[in-house]
Amino acid sequence: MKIAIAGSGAMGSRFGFMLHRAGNDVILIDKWPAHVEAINRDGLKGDFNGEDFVEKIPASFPEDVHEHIDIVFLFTKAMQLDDMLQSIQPILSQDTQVVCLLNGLGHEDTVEKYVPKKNIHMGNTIWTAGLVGPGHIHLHGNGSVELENVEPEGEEKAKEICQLLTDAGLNGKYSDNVKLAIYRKACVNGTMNGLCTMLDSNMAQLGATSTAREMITTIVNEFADVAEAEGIILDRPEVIEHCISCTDPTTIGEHYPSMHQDLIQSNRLTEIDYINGAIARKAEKYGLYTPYCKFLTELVHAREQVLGAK
Ligand SMILES: NC(=O)C1=CN([C@@H]2O[C@H](COP(=O)(O)OP(=O)(O)OC[C@H]3O[C@@H](n4cnc5c(N)ncnc54)[C@H](OP(=O)(O)O)[C@@H]3O)[C@@H](O)[C@H]2O)C=CC1
Ligand SMILES: CC(C)(CO)C(=O)C(=O)O
Repeated sequence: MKIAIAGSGAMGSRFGFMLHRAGNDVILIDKWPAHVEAINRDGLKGDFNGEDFVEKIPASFPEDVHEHIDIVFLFTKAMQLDDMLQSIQPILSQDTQVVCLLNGLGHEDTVEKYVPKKNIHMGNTIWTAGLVGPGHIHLHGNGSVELENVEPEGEEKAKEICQLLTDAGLNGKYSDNVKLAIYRKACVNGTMNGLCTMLDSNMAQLGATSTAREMITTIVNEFADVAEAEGIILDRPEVIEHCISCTDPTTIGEHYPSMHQDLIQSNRLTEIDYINGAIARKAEKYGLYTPYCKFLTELVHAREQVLGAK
């Protein structure tokens, strides 16, 4: 079985590394020349829960892949997804299974433009990863993946993919309500990512502020209002506590969310339009009021401009 990771930054490299280490035939696809060249020259380097590793995995630009691919894991940033899907069109055959685990909302619509619905699996993950430099990643902590087929006929394949992930130590879990799971994870990103980026803090530092609970509660309620307009009912108190639990310094509180890594640490544009921005846009459509999400989106964009992010 041939597995491709389309978008092999921090998370794509984590998945590629763990799947390859478990004995799978994996190729890392990316458009960043220095990264692809470093991986092919020196191997994918990193530290995995404190232990250094070098994994010899092939890396390639999308246009240089010509093999038949059985499963593609999409791991671009949200704003790169459409472009990556266009670039990998030649390697998507009638039976290539495509798994989308990006943070944020609305990616199904993008994937459906390029992949038959029967081959699409949507999900999310609480694994984390950091990119230290070209060909070099930092992997710490534990996580899992939840996913579900978009069409009923994809269920068997979705379960096979979960098993593949579990066999590689990535803890794949089949979900029978992935839309709810995606919204629940979007609440974590909608609270942690934008707020930590604006505060220049990690999640534990955010959690230690006197206004954290109120801000998190208001944002989760805005997400839940929009989800409800789409027929998805979030258990609001449970989701609020779940978001607050991310700030625990004894678990993942020391993590700087990927949006902080992008803007503050790497001066790159953020995924805010696919998280709080998506909620603000949907709210307008449904006649709802989501001022915290709208304001946070505007603030993050303003910060991108002040910093001249690219
Ligand atoms: N990092 C994390 O801990 C987590 C991330 N996620 C989600 O996973 C998805 C992927 O995120 P993540 O792996 O963090 O993204 P990264 O920023 O590490 O990588 C995404 C892409 O960005 C480009 N890129 C990154 N750094 C550079 C650079 N210095 N120079 C040039 N190009 C660069 C590459 O794309 P290109 O081919 O265009 O060059 C790369 O494939 C996102 O939706 C994210 O929200 C979810 C959970 C946790
Ligand atoms: C780890 C977590 C949940 C923090 O918000 C994340 O998804 C990210 O860093 O983007």
